Amino acid sequence: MIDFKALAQTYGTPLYVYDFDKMKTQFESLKEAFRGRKSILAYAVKANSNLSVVKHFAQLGSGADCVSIGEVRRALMAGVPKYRIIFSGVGKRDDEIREAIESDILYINVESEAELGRVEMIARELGAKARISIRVNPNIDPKTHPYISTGLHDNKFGVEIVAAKRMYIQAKNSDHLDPVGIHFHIGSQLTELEPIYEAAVIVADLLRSLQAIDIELKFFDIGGGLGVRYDNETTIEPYDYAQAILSALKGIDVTIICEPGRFLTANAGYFLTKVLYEKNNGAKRFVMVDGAMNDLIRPSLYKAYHRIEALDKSGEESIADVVGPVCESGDFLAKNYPLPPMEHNDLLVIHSAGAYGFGMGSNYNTRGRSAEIAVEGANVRLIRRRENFEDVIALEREYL
Ligand SMILES: Cc1ncc(COP(=O)(O)O)c(C=O)c1O
Ligand SMILES: N[C@@H](CCCC[NH3+])C(=O)O
Repeated sequence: MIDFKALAQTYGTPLYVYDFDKMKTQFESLKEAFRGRKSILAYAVKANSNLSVVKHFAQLGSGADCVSIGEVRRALMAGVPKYRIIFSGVGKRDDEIREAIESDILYINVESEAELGRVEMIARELGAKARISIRVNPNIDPKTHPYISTGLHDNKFGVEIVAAKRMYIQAKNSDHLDPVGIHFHIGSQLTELEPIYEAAVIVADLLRSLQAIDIELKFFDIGGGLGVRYDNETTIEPYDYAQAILSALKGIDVTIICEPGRFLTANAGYFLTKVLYEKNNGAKRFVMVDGAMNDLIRPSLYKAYHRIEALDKSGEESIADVVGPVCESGDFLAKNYPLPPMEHNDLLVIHSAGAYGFGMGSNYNTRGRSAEIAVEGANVRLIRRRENFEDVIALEREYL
């Protein structure tokens, strides 16, 4: 049990707390599901990119799925071996492509025909042969929030099957491209297996048709997306997930790459915030807290639900909006949430905040970002100190 009260006292609030043991359990449960098959789990760094978190997964044998050269650098710094690093992302700059090729990572995941052309040109300039995979958009509805759907033709990600095939042929015939993988990722917070299976079947069929023209790929990259329980969602069991992929891949010998983000970190993270005041305008009860949308934007952006625990509080519950100090009506951590009467300095624990929490934070309203803490067994470590005013303005130049 994590002593949230003691952590809040020692490190102040708002505060992110990560349970490293829980992250490990999640990692191992997914690894176990693919046991006996050649596979790489490549942690999706964007979910929680703190160097200590990435290092924790690296030490468990994880690779890294990165979507900027900054994330590639983070992964390398955290000790992820270069041969387990993948660089995806729908719009890569030339300098990012160049650095990725020079860093000799596992492969660049190409997301358009135009981008394939840039990768080839830059590899030629470098006198290199760039390892690539192609992100296929299978046009499958992942049945998740529209902002985090990525596998429909309405979404900007990947290329359609016909284009992908053309691109593989171009790559195969190039002296500067080495096609080694195929990739799909249809969305995040997936709670139904069927769309993943359907996408895997489509992409596996493409793989077979490539084999038929002598294009042999080593890696079948199934992206991330496994959903977690924020409230009472049904979730996909790792074993069923692995079996679905394996059945789509029947008869094909490839290394499976999986890029989980949320599954590994969401429920291992907590956001601690203190009550500032209560306010009731007759029509509505508001609980004002010191954490805000600049710390945790998911409720504002997706109307996402996060369970809230009022620590050591009892008394009759009534409905309240939990709101932050930011000057936006959209600044809330919860709407119409049942809470007991709250007083100044009472502590709220916002659950499931370990993925897309701190990383989506900002300095809006000149608010320094929270500190981050890692808990591992009895060991507690500060893994990012709280930002102060000087940090927030550090890069600005004086206006003369
Ligand atoms: C290519 C790719 N891989 C992996 C992920 C990780 O997703 P999730 O956190 O849902 O597992 C994402 C984000 O959706 C992604 O775009
Ligand atoms: N930021 C989203 C997930 C995005 C996944 C990345 N493609 C969330 O908080 O749920």
